[in-house]
Amino acid sequence: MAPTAPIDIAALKANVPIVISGPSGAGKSTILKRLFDEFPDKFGFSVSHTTRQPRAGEEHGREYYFVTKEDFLDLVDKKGFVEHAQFGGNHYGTSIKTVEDIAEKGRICILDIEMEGVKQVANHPTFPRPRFLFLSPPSMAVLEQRLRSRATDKEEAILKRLNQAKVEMDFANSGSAPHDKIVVNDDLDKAYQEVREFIIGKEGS
Ligand SMILES: Nc1ncnc2c1ncn2[C@@H]1O[C@H](COP(=O)(O)OP(=O)(O)OP(=O)(O)O)[C@@H](O)[C@H]1O
Repeated sequence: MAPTAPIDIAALKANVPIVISGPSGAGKSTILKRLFDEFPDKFGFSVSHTTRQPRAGEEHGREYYFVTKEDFLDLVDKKGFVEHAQFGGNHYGTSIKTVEDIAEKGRICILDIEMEGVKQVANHPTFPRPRFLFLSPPSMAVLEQRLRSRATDKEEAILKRLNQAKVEMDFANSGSAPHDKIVVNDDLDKAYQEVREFIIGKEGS
């Protein structure tokens, strides 16, 4: 059994990370971009590890840490991930170290992760509990409309995202989800203010 990596609990308690989740198209990237633009020095976005090959223009340590399957599984063995999963034959995960490094710099780490990852973080045996925020679309109909007008996906991908959205929404409303706050992204300015207040309090306003 590989030794477990130590965790800097003090840093993670001084700067409690934020886990943001919500269906694809709920507006997470839009709201986070605004937040990072408004507070350029306050946050850090956790860079994930992956075993997939880098695409053109992607940089190690920027989009992802590109690692071998062997190194990835070694880190799994050392309990070095807050959450990890396999999609389309590749492994993806958020390492404890990336989250910790951000907290040690005095910044709040933001983790944008999907439902299964949220469950893993919430049930992690050693990682201190972060704060959980769920961003919800006003309705499935509005979500569908936004995914369509974003025009980044083919029909099949949109239908897949909508099916998964239903699962995520059911989980968020089930009572067994760890979310500390649910923000409904109807009016963008209003949703942004709610997210901002959840994350940094009333400071700066
Ligand atoms: N309140 C809003 N009103 C209208 N349109 C919105 C609102 N919030 C976001 N949008 C639009 O909805 C689309 C989806 O938003 P965005 O890409 O931020 O979602 P996401 O949750 O980050 O999705 P993914 O998980 O797929 O990255 C975008 O085209 C965005 O401009």
